[in-house]
Amino acid sequence: MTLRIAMAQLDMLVGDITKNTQAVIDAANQARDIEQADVIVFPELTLTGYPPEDLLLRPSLDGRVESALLKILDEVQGIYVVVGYPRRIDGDLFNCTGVIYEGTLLGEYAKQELPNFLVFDEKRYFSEGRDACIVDIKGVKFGLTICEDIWHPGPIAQAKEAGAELILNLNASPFHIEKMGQREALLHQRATEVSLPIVYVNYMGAQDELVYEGGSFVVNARGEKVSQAPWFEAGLYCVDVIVDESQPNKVMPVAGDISPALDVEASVYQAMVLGLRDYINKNRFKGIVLGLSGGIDSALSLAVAVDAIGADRVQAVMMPYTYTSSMSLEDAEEEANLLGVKYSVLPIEPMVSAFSDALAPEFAGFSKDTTEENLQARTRGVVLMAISNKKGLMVLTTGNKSEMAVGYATLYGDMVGGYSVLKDVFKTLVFKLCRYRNSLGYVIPERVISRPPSAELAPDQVDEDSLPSYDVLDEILHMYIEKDLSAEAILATKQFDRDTVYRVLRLVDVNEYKRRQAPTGVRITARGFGRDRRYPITNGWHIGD
Ligand SMILES: Nc1ncnc2c1ncn2[C@@H]1O[C@H](COP(=O)(O)OP(=O)(O)OC[C@H]2O[C@@H]([n+]3cccc(C(=O)O)c3)[C@H](O)[C@@H]2O)[C@@H](O)[C@H]1O
Ligand SMILES: Nc1ncnc2c1ncn2[C@@H]1O[C@H](COP(=O)(O)OP(=O)(O)OP(=O)(O)O)[C@@H](O)[C@H]1O
Ligand SMILES: NC(=O)CC[C@H](N)C(=O)O
Repeated sequence: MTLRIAMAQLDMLVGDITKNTQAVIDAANQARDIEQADVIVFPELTLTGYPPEDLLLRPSLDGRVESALLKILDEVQGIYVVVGYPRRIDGDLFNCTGVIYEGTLLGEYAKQELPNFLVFDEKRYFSEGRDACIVDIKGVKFGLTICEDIWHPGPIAQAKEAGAELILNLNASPFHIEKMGQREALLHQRATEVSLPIVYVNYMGAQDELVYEGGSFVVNARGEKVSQAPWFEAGLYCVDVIVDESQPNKVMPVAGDISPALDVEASVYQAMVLGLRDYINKNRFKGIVLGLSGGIDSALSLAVAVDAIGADRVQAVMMPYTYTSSMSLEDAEEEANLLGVKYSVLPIEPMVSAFSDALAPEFAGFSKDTTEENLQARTRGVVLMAISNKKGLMVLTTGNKSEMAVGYATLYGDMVGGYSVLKDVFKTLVFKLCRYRNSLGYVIPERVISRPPSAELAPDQVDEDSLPSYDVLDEILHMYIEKDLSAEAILATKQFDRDTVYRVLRLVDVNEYKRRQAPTGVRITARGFGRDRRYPITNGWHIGD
């Protein structure tokens, strides 16, 4: 006998239980009628989307979920539906998955391993389940697990003990660099521990800072990957399993298509595009406006914006001032032309002069400093926010992770905006991503990539006048922020200049207040500047420890 399992690698809108429920019903009907599937498996917390955060605390949650489940029980026939939802049992809320067939809830499992690290906060909401749940589907014993469960040996061993012959794992597993390989190694290990095949179903879509890249996959009882759904593409992807009592492994998944792994640049670029597209569309913005300086960050941000929502929904604004070079003006115009976006030039000189004149009495006796530089950045921020308000376009913030780490950005200036695609991307990776994007089609002028970055806030300024070279800076930042090394541990890794290391770490520490006010943006590492990293702003910790 053969059983066909449809992996519903879909997107759900967090909080829209009505729409998500309809999506479950439609996908189940499609899987039954078009794919001839026997079973359809959805990602974790299908009905609420993931993470629902404090929506889980709303008093109306329980009623909404009950109605949604009743609707699925009522309206889907002829296919086993494995769906995720939050459910309150005896006063406690659980992260559940249930198997529904012909109007009956055949079994329900509550997640046992609740992630409470990095971006995850599940212990704030859920109680831990304790028991395995095995459901018989056409003579095969399916064991249910949910996402983090599979990262630990316990739940799957318990399912095996309870008689499972195949494991279904429902996931909301967000992207970060190297995650694709980690999941594969993990499933290899888990499957071989219990000698059972595992069907791993993930979301495809983005939710605020999180991006789910799909790549749902199946491993056999030896832990070998036998099929893998595409990355960054939603859809129903089927796997057949042969059920043969005479074989040592009764349930054997049949080999299918395996989507090739993506390299770092390709996966990060696609994550940025998906993160931005879903943020703009799910929040119903008409489009995007951004300040185009002729520099590399805004050039890459523009390319991502166009790839995300199309050139006709993107406006670029060049706002030259005295220090803006003609090269920057030429490059910005060329970028806009290459990508086919609406391009405006709005000189800020008259606005900055008006501010300076008005402030002159207040500033009498003071010498020039960063105040004047910040005034330029803030004027540009005012202009962009005015265009945003008038036209319903969201301002795309362009600062990268290296700058956000050391506070190299102006509050209410170039930090304005609603969303950022670079906030978790170090500057050294920005260069590589530009080259990657140009390999798909030339959109970023070569000179923008090869010339030294400059904020152009003062005459002949280049970033590396005030910061160490980006190669050095990013290495130190990676070790401090992403690997949690102390200053002395960083100095022990190689020959860094001691003062530079201490200066960089100090800048990171004292600029927490800026990051706390920064817009959200795509997370591409396991330690982004969003929910991954929660440092107190006011603190007396010793720098660099
Ligand atoms: N702990 C704290 N909690 C809350 N607020 C705090 C604070 N400490 C300072 N502040 C406030 O923040 C202000 C200082 O921040 P802010 O006004 O932003 O200014 P600030 O950090 O002094 O200057 C901006 C820096 O970013 C560089 N920049 C600007 C623009 C673009 C680029 C680029 O290349 O991309 C680089 C620029 O060269 C300069 O070094 C203080 O005047 C104070 O009002
Ligand atoms: N002349 C300008 N016209 C339009 N926007 C500008 C201009 N200068 C700066 N900006 C905006 O402010 C952001 C910060 O720019 P800045 O040049 O200070 O730093 P950067 O980190 O080198 O960024 P970029 O590489 O994009 O220039 C830019 O990405 C851009 O969005
Ligand atoms: N939703 C979850 O349980 C996710 C946790 C898991 N470690 C992952 O990132 O894949």
